[in-house]
Parts: sequence; structure tokens; C-alpha cells
Amino acid sequence: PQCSLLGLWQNDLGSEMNISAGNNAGKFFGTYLTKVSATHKPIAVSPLRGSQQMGNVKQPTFGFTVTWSFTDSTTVFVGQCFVDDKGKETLQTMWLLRKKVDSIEDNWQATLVGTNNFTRL
Ligand SMILES: O=C(O)CCCC[C@@H]1SC[C@H]2[C@@H]1NC(=O)N2C(=O)OCc1ccccc1
Repeated sequence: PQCSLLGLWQNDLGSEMNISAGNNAGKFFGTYLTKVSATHKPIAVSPLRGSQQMGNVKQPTFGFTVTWSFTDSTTVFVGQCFVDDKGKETLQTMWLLRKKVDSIEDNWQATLVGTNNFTRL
């Protein structure tokens, strides 16, 4: 079974992602609800947009951007969808979180990196 990104996913932090629509050019969009915060702002659902490799790719690679609705940060995820021999899908991803800093002197400390594995909810 080909890995389709469409649907509800949860990652190892408990964050939830809903890929609600995609087109046959590989573009998709959806929403992201993070469950972790280093800020004191209330967490809210945020939009995501991305694209994935299409064609007869069984385990496509993809990337997407989350433009956070409750902070001035942006996160980009990149990864690949894998299907095990029982048909169970996982998304293995890494992300770069760019937080907004007040001055270029702080630019050096503005990007965090992380890994996330998603399974279907
Ligand atoms: O959920 C996942 O799967 C991956 C983790 C994504 C966390 C998101 S990135 C934007 C927002 C959320 N948590 C957080 O601290 N954010 C944020 O904007 O933090 C900015 C910040 C970071 C460190 C220190 C101060 C502010």
C-alpha cells in the first residue's frame, strides 16, 4: 500500500497533524496542533502547507512548513513515509524551528532542530 499523507497523524511528542487535502501535483495542506511549548502563549492550531514526491513512489519523501498561529516562529519538516510489512505507516521526520529573535546579534541562537516520528491516529 502506498503511503498517503492524507489523514490524522500523531507524533512522539503527542502533537497532532491533520493533512486534509492534496492535489495530484503532490501539494498538500492541513493543520498542526503542537503539544509542546517553550513559550507562555496558549497553544493554538496552526496551518501547514507542503509537497510530496508523486508518481509510483511507494514511500514518498515530503516537506512542509508550519506557520505558527500563536508565536512568530516557523517550522519546516522534512521526511519520508514508510510502510512496514503489516502495512503500518510511519512518517520519519526532522524539523528546523526558527524562532523570531529581536536582533541580528541573537540570530546565532534562533534555530532549533528536532526529530519526530508520526503514526496514524
Ligand atoms: O510539536 C512538534 O512536533 C515539534 C515541536 C514544535 C513546537 C512548536 S514550534 C512553535 C511553537 C511550538 N512550541 C514552541 O515552543 N514554539 C515556539 O514558537 O517556541 C519559540 C521558542 C523556542 C524556544 C525558546 C523560546 C521561544
